[in-house]
Amino acid sequence: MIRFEQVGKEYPDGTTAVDGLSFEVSEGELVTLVGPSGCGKSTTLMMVNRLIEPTAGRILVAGEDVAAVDPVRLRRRIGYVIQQAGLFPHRTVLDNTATVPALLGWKRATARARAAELLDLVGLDPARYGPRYPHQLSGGQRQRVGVARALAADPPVLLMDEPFGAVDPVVREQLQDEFLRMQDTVRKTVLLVTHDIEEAVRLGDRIAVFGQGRIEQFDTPGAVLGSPATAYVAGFVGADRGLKRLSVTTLELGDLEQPPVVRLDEDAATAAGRLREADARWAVVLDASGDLHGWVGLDALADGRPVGPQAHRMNAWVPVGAPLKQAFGVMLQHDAGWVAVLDGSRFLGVLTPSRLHEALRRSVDADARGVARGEVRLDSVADA
Ligand SMILES: Nc1ncnc2c1ncn2[C@@H]1O[C@H](COP(=O)(O)OP(=O)(O)OP(=O)(O)O)[C@@H](O)[C@H]1O
Repeated sequence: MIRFEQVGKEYPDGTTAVDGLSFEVSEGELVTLVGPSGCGKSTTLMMVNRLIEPTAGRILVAGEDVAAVDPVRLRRRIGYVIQQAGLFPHRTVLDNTATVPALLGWKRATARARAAELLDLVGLDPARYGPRYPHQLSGGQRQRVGVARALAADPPVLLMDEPFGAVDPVVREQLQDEFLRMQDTVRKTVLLVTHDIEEAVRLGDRIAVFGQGRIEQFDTPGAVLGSPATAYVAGFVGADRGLKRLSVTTLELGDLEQPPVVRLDEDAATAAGRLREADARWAVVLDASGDLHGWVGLDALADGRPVGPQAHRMNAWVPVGAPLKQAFGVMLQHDAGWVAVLDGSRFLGVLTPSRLHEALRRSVDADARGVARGEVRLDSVADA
């Protein structure tokens, strides 16, 4: 969808901002460009919509060399979001959002209806916020309007330059989550510039790690964190890349352990028998409707009473498909040696610290073998 072919940019004063850049972004893919200040990320982005002209190579969008497209027409097909949102101060939020449709000659009512729809999509009630002016919004709300405005004419491509950079960390994370949810629906082809590796990892389907004017590594977040291509990348992603990897690796069925399961209303002898058979010291306890209740130890069942009074309540659980980081967080929060993994309310198994470690290893191995995330089970890794 977006293709860079040997693109270079040398500014008139002789600064080489970008040199011999070649990479491709697929349709519907979100690629983050990350790197330290001054490494050429913004220059790269702005060459796509011709705010900056390359001095070497070419850039294709949907197969068309952008140099051959009229810049104004080009920019109407490419959404652009910048830090601080860049809204027109003297126009209402609704009119700001309707800017591009209006430029495209849409009927005023249609453009405004579309703008209202987009404000809704980014979580702003159009009736409440539409009539306001930008200075009457919080920083986070302004960023949302910036995103809504960029999406208003439904452009296939979205360029975002530090779109969440101007807000505090809490709002930032919230905006990132909302953006990811929205991207799930709209599936734009997105190039997003950030200097924050956490953000790059969180948002990107793939990440381009920039050194001075060139890409040092272009790969999935898991691969960049799991096997940095160069010492520079390893340094940039940080010594805690193992920890960061927890947030990009999701739980799979094959990661789970299957301890014995007993029912709350079961008698102790049957339950204890099941534990002994499995050579287990404890079992997961489910209630009469099969929902997670907690756990019970083998010792507590020794006096032959029903499971119920002996069982401990424990509400440590995560949904299947959750990131390992979430599972680890719940484990720590409950000071527990395991967390239950549920599909809806159905109990699937438990994740233990050693299985968590194995899951991390699995994902490192999978990325090293070039397998996409989410396609590998523990058993297939053991076979490999
Ligand atoms: N108009 C210009 N004239 C000369 N040099 C420039 C110009 N614009 C940018 N540069 C230089 O080009 C290099 C790349 O700049 P660019 O803005 O692309 O970096 P960046 O990675 O986006 O940085 P930041 O994260 O700080 O925004 C820098 O060394 C910068 O000083």
